[in-house]
Amino acid sequence: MNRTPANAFLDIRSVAKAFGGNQVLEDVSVQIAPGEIVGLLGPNGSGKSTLLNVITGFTPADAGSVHFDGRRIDRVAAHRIVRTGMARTFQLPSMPAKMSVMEVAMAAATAHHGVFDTLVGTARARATERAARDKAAHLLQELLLTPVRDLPAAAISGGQKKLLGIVCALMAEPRMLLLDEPTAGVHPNLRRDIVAALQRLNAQGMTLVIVEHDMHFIRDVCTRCVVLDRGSIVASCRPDELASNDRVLQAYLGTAGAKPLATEGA
Ligand SMILES: Nc1ncnc2c1ncn2[C@@H]1O[C@H](COP(=O)(O)OP(=O)(O)OP(=O)(O)O)[C@@H](O)[C@H]1O
Repeated sequence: MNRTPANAFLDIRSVAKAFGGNQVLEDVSVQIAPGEIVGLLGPNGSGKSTLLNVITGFTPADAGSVHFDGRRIDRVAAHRIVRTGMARTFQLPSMPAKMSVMEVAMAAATAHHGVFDTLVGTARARATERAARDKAAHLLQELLLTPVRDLPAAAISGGQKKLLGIVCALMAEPRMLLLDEPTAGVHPNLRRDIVAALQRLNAQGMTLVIVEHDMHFIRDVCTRCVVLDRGSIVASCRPDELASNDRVLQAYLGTAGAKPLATEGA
């Protein structure tokens, strides 16, 4: 069954993208309502990260449009899109070698003072820095990174880097957060913490779009799933409807009704 919300917060209309002769996205339309947690699924190479890149301004679409909170954003630069209230994380976050976890989080703050304030060390500069430090400390605590806050960011574990990526995205105080494989390669204990953190954020009103392969995670977290196959949307349904959706089975297994999808990611 296809489910499309009437009140779109994020509205992706007929987006297409090719790299050379490789048509990676074709006529992709997705609407996401405020407060949803949407899982973006699909086999490897089906175009999920490319769609995330198009939405967040990192990759220009060849055709179609993207609207966020009533405003067209597909021609807006990535750093400006963040200011409209949308932030993202990356599949493989890379961290600067010489900055601590705390410094990386603080550097992601979007409120900055001018060069004069910085050079002279004005009260305004000090207040902005204090606010960024307080916000970073709070988010590091929420995402369980307080014990490593003074370590070099490049030295923390892969799972902790994913959490730090979420902290950095949250420093911009987004209303919508897009996450690219937040639990890939993450230990099950940490995975539980990520699930809890995302559910807390959603309870506070944040809309989430999550690219993920782990079906347990999808079932635990998502309110709806959108499935891509070879660059086209083939399903929009609840997580518990995935296993009986022929288009989804076809996408993952190459054949309908062969094997329950519930075994994916087990
Ligand atoms: N910058 C690029 N230049 C050329 N081809 C690209 C580029 N980015 C992505 N592609 C191609 O687009 C296709 C879709 O890639 P994409 O990363 O969007 O898939 P995905 O669904 O996120 O895959 P995965 O689950 O493996 O991460 C792949 O064939 C990939 O090689």
